[in-house]
Amino acid sequence: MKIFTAHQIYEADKSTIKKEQIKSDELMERAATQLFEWIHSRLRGTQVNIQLFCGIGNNGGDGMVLARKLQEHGYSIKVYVVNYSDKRSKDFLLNLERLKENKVWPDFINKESDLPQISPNDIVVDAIFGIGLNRAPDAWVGNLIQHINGSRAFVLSVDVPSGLPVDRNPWNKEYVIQSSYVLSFQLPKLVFFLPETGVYVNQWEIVDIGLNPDFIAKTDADFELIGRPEVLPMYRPRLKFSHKGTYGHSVIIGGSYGKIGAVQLATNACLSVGSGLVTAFVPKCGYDSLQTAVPEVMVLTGSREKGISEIEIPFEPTVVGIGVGIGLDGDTVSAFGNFLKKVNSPMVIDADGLNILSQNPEMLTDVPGLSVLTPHPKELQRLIGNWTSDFDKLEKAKAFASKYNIVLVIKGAHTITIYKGKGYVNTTGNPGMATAGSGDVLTGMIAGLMAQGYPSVEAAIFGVYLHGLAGDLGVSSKGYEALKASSLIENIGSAYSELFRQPEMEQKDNTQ
Ligand SMILES: NC(=O)C1=CN([C@@H]2O[C@H](COP(=O)(O)OP(=O)(O)OC[C@H]3O[C@@H](n4cnc5c(N)ncnc54)[C@H](OP(=O)(O)O)[C@@H]3O)[C@@H](O)[C@H]2O)[C@@H](O)CC1
Ligand SMILES: Nc1ncnc2c1ncn2[C@@H]1O[C@H](COP(=O)(O)OP(=O)(O)O)[C@@H](O)[C@H]1O
Ligand SMILES: [K+]
Repeated sequence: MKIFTAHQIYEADKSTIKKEQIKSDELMERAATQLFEWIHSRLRGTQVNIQLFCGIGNNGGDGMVLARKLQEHGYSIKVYVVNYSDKRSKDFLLNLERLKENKVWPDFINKESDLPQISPNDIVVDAIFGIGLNRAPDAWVGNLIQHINGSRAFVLSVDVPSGLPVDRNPWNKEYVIQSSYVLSFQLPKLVFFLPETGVYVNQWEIVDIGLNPDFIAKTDADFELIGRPEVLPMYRPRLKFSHKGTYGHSVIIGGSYGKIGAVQLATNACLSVGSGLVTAFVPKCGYDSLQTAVPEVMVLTGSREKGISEIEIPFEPTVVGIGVGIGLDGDTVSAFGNFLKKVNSPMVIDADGLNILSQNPEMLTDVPGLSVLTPHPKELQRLIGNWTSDFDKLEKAKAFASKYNIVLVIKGAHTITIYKGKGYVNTTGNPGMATAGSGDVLTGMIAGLMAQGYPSVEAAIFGVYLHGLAGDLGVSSKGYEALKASSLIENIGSAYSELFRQPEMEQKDNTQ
């Protein structure tokens, strides 16, 4: 699903109004009716106090329409207009009048007003600011926002949490609604998925308001949200008359004394995702344990006992995964640099492989084109330098990936794969995966997919999705805390099956 900027959403809005020859208030009515139906289908008339806080723009206009519909269906409502500007939108004013015609008179909250009482049992509808926010809210509006956040009431935000701009970080982090649930119109917003701004959104859901599908289809987006519909077409079925050679020969290079497990996890994941053959290249100390732990994997060793000091692969691998557990010993760094000069296969580079590149940036030009680099945030910072915000980070990451013609997988709660100026935002995975070795598993999975012929960028997007899905399945039986990296590998098969499960059994859950 595409992720649009605020500007693109306004354009989609305009094109819909033009194409359908409707008035803007009809689109507002349609949008807010969807909000009402969402609430009504859950509350079914339950008498709970609903407090609606509405701004004076179109987000507030949505709130006005919603208030009218709730009142018409007998709900107990209290409506406030957060009167932060004299520049009220036309459709807000129209719907304020319609509400008054229904004999509902909102309270106007100004700078001088007392803050209203909100009980923890109330439902708050947050329609103060939408995507039109373009500066910090005034202090008194900020105080109201903090008051709502402190109320412990369930807060349902219309379109976006008020105070959260969609294309940048907030001006004031205290002046943002902490949403229990966001009903966002038509398309997801990038801020929901970034570490600094995603914290304001507990759960979110898209409300389809029928914006012009042709416009959405033909407009390029810088970011795309990756769910099952996006990954399914990437899947490459296995062929009846295939053999192990059809699915590539992966080589995983890494390990050092005390860190052979990383190679064990990566090779095992590589096999489990479907690589035809897998060879590990490790120091001698890794030989026995690897041969025992993963008998399907072939093992080559270097000349040293505890670390890698030269890399010789006596065949042309389909793909090379390098870096897990490899360490930063001087001889290892030289071996890594020399290997980069002679390797032709695309690579997956992780962990200390990335740290070697950060410390020796001249090596970056030797990284084969279309290789995949998989940094966690700290490794990314070493690679691209500091950033001032998540938005700045993404710009720098895009420039870095383009400069070296590589795929950059920025790992996190919502891993973002960067390639050719575009970002692909993953939706699977959970905090149970914040555990030692889960990145090693991902390295093996992406390598194993590339071995089978997935183009690098698809291997990264598909691999990240499948890895997260394996984590989600693992959590359902083990819980968050007990999930280990090896449990992810055990669930790769089920994750593949889950991809093809019938949609009617699907449970929509966007818990962050
Ligand atoms: N396109 C769609 O899909 C549909 C969208 N719809 C809805 O419209 C919403 C967007 O509405 P909107 O453009 O009127 O902006 P909104 O967020 O209500 O803000 C109002 C105005 O406040 C101002 N302002 C900004 N920051 C400020 C600040 N800190 N302190 C004080 N004032 C500030 C600024 O005006 P300015 O003062 O800059 O001229 C701004 O214009 C969208 O989120 C969705 O809910 C649906 O109805 C139908 C389909
Ligand atoms: N809170 C989280 N939610 C979803 N996925 C997570 C979370 N924390 C970590 N992960 C995933 O787990 C993996 C961790 O990788 P990494 O930090 O390299 O671990 P390690 O170095 O131990 O192998 C990444 O794929 C990341 O996206
Ligand atoms: K809002």
